[in-house]
Amino acid sequence: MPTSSRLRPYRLAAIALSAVLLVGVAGAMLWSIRVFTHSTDLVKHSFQVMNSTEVIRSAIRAAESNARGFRMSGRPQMQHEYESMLPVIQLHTSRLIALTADSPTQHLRAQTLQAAVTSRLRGIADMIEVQQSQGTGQALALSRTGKGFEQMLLINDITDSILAEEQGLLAARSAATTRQAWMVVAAIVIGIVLPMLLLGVMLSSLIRENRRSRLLERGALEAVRELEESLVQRDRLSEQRRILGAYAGLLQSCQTVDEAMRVTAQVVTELLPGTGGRCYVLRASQNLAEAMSTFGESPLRSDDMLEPDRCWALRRGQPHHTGGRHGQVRCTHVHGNATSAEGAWTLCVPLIAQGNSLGLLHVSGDGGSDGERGTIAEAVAEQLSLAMMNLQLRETLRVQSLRDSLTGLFNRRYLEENLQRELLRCERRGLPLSVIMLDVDHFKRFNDQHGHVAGDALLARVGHTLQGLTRNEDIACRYGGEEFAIVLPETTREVALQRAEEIRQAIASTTVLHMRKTLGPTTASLGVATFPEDGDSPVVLVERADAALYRAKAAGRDRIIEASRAKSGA
Ligand SMILES: Nc1nc2c(ncn2[C@@H]2O[C@H](COP(=O)(O)OP(=O)(O)OP(=O)(O)O)[C@@H](O)[C@H]2O)c(=O)[nH]1
Repeated sequence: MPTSSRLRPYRLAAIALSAVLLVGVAGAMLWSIRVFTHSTDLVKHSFQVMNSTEVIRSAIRAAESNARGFRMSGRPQMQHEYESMLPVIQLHTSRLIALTADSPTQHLRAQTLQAAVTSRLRGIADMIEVQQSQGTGQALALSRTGKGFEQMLLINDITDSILAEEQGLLAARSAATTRQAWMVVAAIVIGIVLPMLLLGVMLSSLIRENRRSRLLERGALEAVRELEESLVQRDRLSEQRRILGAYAGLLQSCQTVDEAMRVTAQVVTELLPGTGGRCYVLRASQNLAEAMSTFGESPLRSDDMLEPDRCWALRRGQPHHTGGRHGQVRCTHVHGNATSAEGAWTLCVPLIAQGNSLGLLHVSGDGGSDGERGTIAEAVAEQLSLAMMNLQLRETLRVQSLRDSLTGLFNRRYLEENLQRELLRCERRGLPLSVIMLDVDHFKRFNDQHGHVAGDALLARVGHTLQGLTRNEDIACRYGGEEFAIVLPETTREVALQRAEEIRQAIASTTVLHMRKTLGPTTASLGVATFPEDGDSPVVLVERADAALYRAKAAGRDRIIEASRAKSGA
């Protein structure tokens, strides 16, 4: 517990004690003033007593001396001076009696002195009267009696006694006054220093407490600010969780990867405002990733198509972050001019589910990147990967339900569903698409000669051949009976004709081992139609290719006819 807190209970007592001491000091000072005033009065009183005594003694001596001078010289001046002493003696004798009223001893001495002085003055007056009436000789005789001398000795003794007594009193009073003065000084010093010390301790305690209060206040403000920040962060996190939850729900309802990508673009824009990027899907061949959706705005741009080798995230199978503390080793599919790229950050998160690379989420933006964005992007990528995996599994199941069990190729329903999608995709990108229709020649005769089972084996062999000669992105299907169709996205007429020729030649050299007998080879006729020149809808393209196929049959079979002009492939 801090010292200031320990002192708090004693603070009131210290203030009360200080107040008492200060009151005491004030009282002591008043008392000392009174004491000094009283002492001064006493000292003054002693001096007045001593002064009056001295005056009486001097005046009586002067009166004596002048009277004697008058007796011897007869000079009126001396008589006059003698007479001038009389009122002085009278005045001071009366004053001395009054002054000594407080001291019986001195009072008695004063009265005795008054009597002696009066007696002496009467003697002097008698002598002057004799001088004036009977002459100097009689006056001299009167003075020679020695009575006057004795009276003067008595007066001297009395005045000495009075003076000695007063000096003793004065010394005692001075000593008492000095003692009292020291006591007052000590009381004042103690009375001032102690409250000052107490007040100093309290002041220091108050200063410490004030400082501690300020620290506590600052700490409280800091705690409030942190609380507010954590509340804002909590709100932001709960909002992000809400969006991610809603996103998961939306992904579950997505029908296609395309749709999932569009939903992802919207969600990332909401979760990571001020950023931009793209969602890529890796082709089944794993050799090319294609941007399926674009979101936000960014100073950087990522290519529409990219080989996995150009992205560190796809290469390493883990998120790749650039900018700030993450370094500046960017993937080569990311571009930006020198100014805009400066200070920008990028984040590539591979879309991986159950060990399979499915695509890529690329995000970039201006300024510093924080861990929160990375976490959000990775959470989105994780959900998207799972959704893509589910969609692809669903697609696989769907595709399997759309496979022809005899040949392993897609069935006609699958072709009808996917030709439309592929056609739209190529149309969107301004790319061509070709359709090849193929029919085994004289299959009825083959069936008749070798049996239906052998016919099945031949159809399975043709299916296998077609699977071997088509790409992953092509759609090879059994259109019906012994008729087949192959959709070649992003393929021109010329390339499609080359592929058709390869197929024709492969079938022409294909034999079937059945019942230990090698059957065949057989031949096939093919018709080729290409978007956009031969038509812009699935129905028209298939019809044109089919029409070309029948023209090939009519032209003698084992050949290829393109939709717009007749051409022998044999
Ligand atoms: N073994 C077998 N035969 C089938 C199957 N589906 C259809 N066929 C037969 O295929 C034959 C088709 O004969 P056509 O339509 O006359 O044609 P083609 O004999 O090949 O003559 P061209 O097409 O004019 O060269 C029919 O006999 C059908 O019974 C099948 O799944 N297995």
